[in-house]
Amino acid sequence: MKHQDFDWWPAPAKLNLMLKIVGRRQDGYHLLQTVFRFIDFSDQLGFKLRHDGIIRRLSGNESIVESDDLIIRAAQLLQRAAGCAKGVDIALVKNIPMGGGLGGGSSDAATVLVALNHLWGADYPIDKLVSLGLELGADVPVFIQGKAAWAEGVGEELTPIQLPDAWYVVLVPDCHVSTAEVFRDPQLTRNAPRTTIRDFLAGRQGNDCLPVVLKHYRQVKEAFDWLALFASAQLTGTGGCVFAAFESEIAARHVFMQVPEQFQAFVAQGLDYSPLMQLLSSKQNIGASPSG
Ligand SMILES: C[C@@](CO)(OP(=O)(O)O)[C@H](O)COP(=O)(O)OP(=O)(O)OC[C@H]1O[C@@H](n2ccc(N)nc2=O)[C@H](O)[C@@H]1O
Ligand SMILES: Nc1ncnc2c1ncn2[C@@H]1O[C@H](COP(=O)(O)OP(=O)(O)O)[C@@H](O)[C@H]1O
Repeated sequence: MKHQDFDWWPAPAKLNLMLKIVGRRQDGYHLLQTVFRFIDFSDQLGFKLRHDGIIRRLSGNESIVESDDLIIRAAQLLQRAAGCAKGVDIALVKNIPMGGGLGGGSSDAATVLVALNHLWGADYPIDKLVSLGLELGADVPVFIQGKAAWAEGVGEELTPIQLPDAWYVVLVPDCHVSTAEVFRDPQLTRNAPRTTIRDFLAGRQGNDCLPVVLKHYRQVKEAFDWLALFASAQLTGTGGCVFAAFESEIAARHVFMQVPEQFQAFVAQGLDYSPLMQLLSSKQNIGASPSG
């Protein structure tokens, strides 16, 4: 497998800058109000087209059975929906920790849908890709839309939002938090009063999953308590990653340098526009130019 034989596309991580649980749907899914922001910390997916219709994962995610991998499921879904005769070999460089609330699986799935829509020439409009993506996970639509967003419903009602420049220190506790378990917990707040974008921008933030996650996951509590010594610490999604925002890279790195060895950590810049969409636009512009 040679790196240069593949067409490489990014799958960025996200942070939930706030998360409220404001109700429940008939099917048991929880209704949220949340803010999604991308960060410049990404998985990389390489695509090599096949003419025999076969879809294969060549590398990455060895802990997940290939047929369960959202990457494979996304490619199969698009192939079926679009009646595409082509196949693909997919290589994955996995950087985003799994089950950390950073949305890596959903982002990988979104990148597969967006990239193969382009490479297979299916040319579905974004709205059609978003509805396919929602079949794979509640977080997939925002990664397809590619814009930082205020989200409602289960995360599919998206309003683009502009956020102040920020750098984040993200701590990765050594545990895997199950989204399903957090949402099953009887002590979870399920009827928070609805809030507004304006309240969020005025500083009313927080995450309704935090008390449940801190109670059950000692490693998350330790990370949260450590980060809270330096800044306002927050949980992303259902965790377990915790983060804090800083106005400059220098300020973020100053805290990052002091992170105790027991935690993995990284520094990342907040992005309002996903690198996936930037790449797609540049490919579409090249395709459209007279010399391209
Ligand atoms: C809550 C968020 C915020 O970003 O958490 P993270 O997963 O990113 O931490 C996401 O929307 C999560 O989306 P996603 O990770 O796709 O969740 P899924 O796999 O679809 O859900 C796993 C299980 O959690 C429960 N679930 C999930 C989302 C939701 N809004 N209500 C729920 O009750 C359901 O029981 C579902 O079967
Ligand atoms: N390509 C993939 N990358 C990551 N996780 C995947 C993938 N395909 C399936 N999964 C499953 O999705 C679960 C959630 O993963 P992930 O999206 O990384 O976390 P979170 O939803 O907490 O942000 C994983 O525990 C894993 O079992």
